[in-house]
Amino acid sequence: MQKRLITEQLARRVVRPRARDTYKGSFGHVLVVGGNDQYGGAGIMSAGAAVHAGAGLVTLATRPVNFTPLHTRYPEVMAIDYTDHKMLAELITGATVVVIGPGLGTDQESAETLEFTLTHVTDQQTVVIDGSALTLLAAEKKIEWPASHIILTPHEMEFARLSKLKIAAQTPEAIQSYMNTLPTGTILVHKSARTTLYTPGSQDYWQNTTGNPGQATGGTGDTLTGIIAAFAAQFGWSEEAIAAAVFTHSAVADQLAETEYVTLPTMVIDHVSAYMRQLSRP
Ligand SMILES: NC(=O)C1=CN([C@@H]2O[C@H](COP(=O)(O)OP(=O)(O)OC[C@H]3O[C@@H](n4cnc5c(N)ncnc54)[C@H](OP(=O)(O)O)[C@@H]3O)[C@@H](O)[C@H]2O)[C@@H](O)CC1
Ligand SMILES: Nc1ncnc2c1ncn2[C@@H]1O[C@H](COP(=O)(O)OP(=O)(O)O)[C@@H](O)[C@H]1O
Ligand SMILES: [Mg+2]
Repeated sequence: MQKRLITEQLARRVVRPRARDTYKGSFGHVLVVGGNDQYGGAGIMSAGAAVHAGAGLVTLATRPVNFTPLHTRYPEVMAIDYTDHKMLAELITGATVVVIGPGLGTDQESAETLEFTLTHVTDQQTVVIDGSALTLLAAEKKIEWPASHIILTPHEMEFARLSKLKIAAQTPEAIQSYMNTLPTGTILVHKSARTTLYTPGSQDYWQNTTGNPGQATGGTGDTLTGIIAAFAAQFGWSEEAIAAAVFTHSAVADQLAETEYVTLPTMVIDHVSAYMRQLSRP
């Protein structure tokens, strides 16, 4: 396996200045499905990150208990109850990118929401599968993977559940062998202190060059899903766009780490737009 590095130069190729003749519809609609009664913050951070990273429209499908905190913190985000399947189906149809899993939980209602979402997405859409959705997919054999562009964002334990590879056995070669069993059109973001990206059939993998231990806080991965979704919604689904999102998420944290001991997910959300502006300058 050949290792390639995700650099600022790559991120600059993706994050270009916005064209003048545009409107919110030009930058995609991100739908985040997540945040149960216990993990509302995960859905809120994912949706908040998507807005701040430039998605034109963002909706959070969550439990109603999360509506008020969501709107207090991020009034730009629209909200629906994910148990309302008629509304959920409509929102999925209109979405450019669907994120499923941050804070979704693993009970019966979570599993039903996951199955409903995955059966309603089309092959034109991008689906980011994270957190509880990965844990459910690993456990419930009856849930089928959609024929969409898929981005998987497991941490090492979620990847272990999915691939049956123990954390110590997750070498680039072993991860690639597992990836070769998945459909083309899947990107794996294997999250760790040194996050790496894989695609089926590839001879090489990408390693991120940004990131610091100040990011070891609950919610950092939830925030990453929103940034990845916003990048896919604005810049299109490609390995380069997803790599740029991974780079940007941790580059913002690295800038914050110059003065902060912990780089909280909500701090990263607050600073991501300024960093993207920096990237887009000639
Ligand atoms: N504010 C909110 O609403 C938040 C909501 N959240 C939501 O919670 C849901 C559950 O997600 P989760 O990641 O917290 O739990 P789970 O899937 O059980 O994994 C943890 C287990 O894996 C192990 N482990 C080993 N290596 C690891 C690694 N590199 N990275 C991480 N873990 C590693 C670890 O080992 P240990 O720490 O015990 O040593 C432990 O045994 C999910 O939907 C998520 O979105 C969270 O984001 C937090 C903020
Ligand atoms: N020591 C570290 N150095 C760099 N990045 C880290 C470190 N620890 C965690 N991260 C990053 O934090 C995120 C953790 O993701 P995840 O465990 O899914 O968080 P959560 O589900 O709590 O939001 C990943 O993007 C990972 O790369
Ligand atoms: Mg996570």
